[in-house]
Amino acid sequence: MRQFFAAKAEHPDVLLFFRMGDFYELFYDDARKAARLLDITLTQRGNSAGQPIPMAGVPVHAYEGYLARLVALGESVAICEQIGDPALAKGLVERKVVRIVTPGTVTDEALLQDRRDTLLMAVARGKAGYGLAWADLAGGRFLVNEVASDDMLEAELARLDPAELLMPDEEGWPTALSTRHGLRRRAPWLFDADSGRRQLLRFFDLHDLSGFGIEDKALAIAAAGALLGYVEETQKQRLPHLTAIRVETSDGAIAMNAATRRHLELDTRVDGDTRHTLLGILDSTVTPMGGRLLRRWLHRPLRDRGIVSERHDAVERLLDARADGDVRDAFRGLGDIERILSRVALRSARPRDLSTLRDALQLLPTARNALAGIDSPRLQALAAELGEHGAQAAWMARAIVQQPPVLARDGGVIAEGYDAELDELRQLSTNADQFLIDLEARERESSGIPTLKVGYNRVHGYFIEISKGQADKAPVHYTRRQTLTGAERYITEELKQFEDKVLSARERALAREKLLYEGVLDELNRDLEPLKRCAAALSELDVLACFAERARELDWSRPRLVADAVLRIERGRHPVVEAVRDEPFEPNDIDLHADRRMLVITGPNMGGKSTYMRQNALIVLLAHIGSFVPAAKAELGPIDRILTRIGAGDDLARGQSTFMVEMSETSYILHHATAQSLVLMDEIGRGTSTYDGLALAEACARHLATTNRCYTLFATHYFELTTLAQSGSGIANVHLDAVEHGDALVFMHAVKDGPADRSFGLQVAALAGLPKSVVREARGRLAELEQRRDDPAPVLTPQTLDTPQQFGLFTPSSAALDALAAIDPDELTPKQALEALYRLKALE
Ligand SMILES: Nc1ncnc2c1ncn2[C@@H]1O[C@H](COP(=O)(O)OP(=O)(O)OP(=O)(O)O)[C@@H](O)[C@H]1O
Repeated sequence: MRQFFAAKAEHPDVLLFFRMGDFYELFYDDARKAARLLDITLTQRGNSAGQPIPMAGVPVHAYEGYLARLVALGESVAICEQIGDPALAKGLVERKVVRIVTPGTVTDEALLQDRRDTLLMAVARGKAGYGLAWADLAGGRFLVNEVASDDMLEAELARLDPAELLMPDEEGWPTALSTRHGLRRRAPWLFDADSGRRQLLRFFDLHDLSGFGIEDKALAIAAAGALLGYVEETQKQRLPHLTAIRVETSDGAIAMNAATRRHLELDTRVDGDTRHTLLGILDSTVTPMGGRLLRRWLHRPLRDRGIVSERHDAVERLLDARADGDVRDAFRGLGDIERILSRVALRSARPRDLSTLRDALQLLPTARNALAGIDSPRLQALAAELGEHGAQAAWMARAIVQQPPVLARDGGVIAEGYDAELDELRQLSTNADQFLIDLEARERESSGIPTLKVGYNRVHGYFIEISKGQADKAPVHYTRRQTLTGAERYITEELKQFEDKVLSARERALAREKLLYEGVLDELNRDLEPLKRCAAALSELDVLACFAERARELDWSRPRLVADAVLRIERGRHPVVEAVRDEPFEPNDIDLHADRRMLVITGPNMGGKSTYMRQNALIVLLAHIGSFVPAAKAELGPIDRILTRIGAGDDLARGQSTFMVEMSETSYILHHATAQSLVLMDEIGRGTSTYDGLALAEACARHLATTNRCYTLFATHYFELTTLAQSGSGIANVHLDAVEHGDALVFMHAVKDGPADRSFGLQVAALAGLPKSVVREARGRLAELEQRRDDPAPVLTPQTLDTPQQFGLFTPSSAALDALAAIDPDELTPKQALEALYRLKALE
């Protein structure tokens, strides 16, 4: 317990896995917490100050699964190991914390999701905004950025979604940050720019930071320093695979805030589903590293049209040459080279990592052949980046057995013929079998006992076994080793010598193998940079081939990026709705330009307004990551942001009501949209009373059209807004339609010019199964309301807007009108109809 308390005192904030033989034990509060989180038994052990000590444990052979669950829950774990051999230790075996596993620093394959980056991030704060640094230790990436506002900070957090976030332990942080999962507050002085700079110089062994282009970014440096400090503290080892810092600025990308990412359902839907999302449809990459790169691209569409066009070119050429299939076939057995190389650098690579790497290097010529002769600068650059690793592949093929075991511990990883000494030691233990057969035959003959056997067990080693009945015939030079119920076991001098030789040969072979294994890692580490570049090129090729495959499979076309301010899409489709629907998807056009910047979209519920708006945003997004798009033709001018305001529930975590969320998102859009922004507004104003909502919706629409002058798609149920479209305003009406076929309602899903003429709200409600009586009553009310509206048409003037009255919803109606409303002509017989007429007449 003294050892435990000492280790715990050094790691008070994390769970301590304290190694005791075949278990990692947890004590006191750690035990209670682990028992709760892992659903394992809470027991007791011994006493401390008269009280039993709470304890819980996990078996060492299965600890990775438990660790993975804790890490996924945002917990960190310090692993305290027994140092040295308990058999040799005098008294207590020494124990030491050898590493701290934290959610953002894990690199073990079992603790990572293979198609999602696991990031550790640090945030520093200053007068000019925030500095951000994030590292992907499993992939060997280290990046920084500086942002000026809380909004931008939140957007970056939504984009990167770090598993662990380090921030100074101070007051006054935006709630989006301080309520995050995996948050770790650290002493504020750890986020100091000067010591950060010193830390970076020491870590990268440099004299100045100008090579990284971050010399003038004090906040980014402060964050990066804090991050490195934490990594060194927890990993307790060198990190040779972090070789540089890259700056990833916000203005290089099309900005999307957290709400936009959520609304567009890029990789997760509100209900948590990930399959029916843009990424779910788009990701046909064959390697996990390609999948991760694609997810990164999807969250960071680029504004640099040069890079994006090069990607479009590459996809087009792959399609023309029908080479994507070959590339993808070649990549199928590739594995996750990027993460394997990180484990090589961290010296935690397992035997199967090495065999996968070897096989990947052997595949490179096939990949290069598939790309040969394709006229695309990007593809050729990537082919060159793959590099020449033939000699390495051949050398690894000699070094590693074809199918190595999972763990290096028991040997059998290094191939025969690679090292003469190892071969000789192995020979000794293999020849042992023949020696034992010979020995058994000899001893049977000399002793005259035909049932005599030679055997081995782990505790007693080699022995000669004679059954009880024959034991008195045992020769005198046999020394008794063990007595069993039916037999006696002996050892002889010859057998003892043999045992020493064989066992020591085994041990020496294992030790030799360990040394050779380390040598293999050394050798690979010498060449790490080119290998990492090769892995990066493989990932990108995988994504480009995926774009080509998707384009062919889903009939997508190459978008044209143009310099004019236009957004012109012909026969565009929503990729996810199209994939999910059984019936054909109705393609729709859009044409926005300087004189037509806003579409007011009206039409029935379920008509397809949201689908239409989102499909246009998704097409713009896809085009800017380098993908083809679900449209016959797309011509897109420069875009700087995609901003959306689409219905969502309350944000209870932040204590905001539905309407409050709606208004803060709208406010963000009005403050940020520029003439190059694409804005989607879905039914704003519906979260409050009719007139307030209408007034707000109209004012926002006007602001967007005249002040922001952005490309706006504005879906609304307020028909009043259709009057905004006048010549010269830059606003146009489009609508979606439905037609009634008896009781059925058929949605056309086609976008047409002009405003809708009715909304079909009641028909949709009936379709949704609202009780007939309710629909009937609503129909009556509607007729009444429409009549009132038709009489003195409500004009949108400040005076009428201030009137609390809402379309006479609360004005009393006559008894005759009530009775009329209750009548459903379709359900009356002619006789009942006549009776109803008399009743009505009587009420007059
Ligand atoms: N172009 C289309 N082709 C085929 N089906 C479509 C199309 N657009 C939409 N749909 C189908 O119609 C359904 C409703 O569409 P959507 O949610 O866009 O309607 P909406 O007009 O926004 O409705 P509400 O006003 O109630 O929000 C979609 O889930 C989809 O199945």
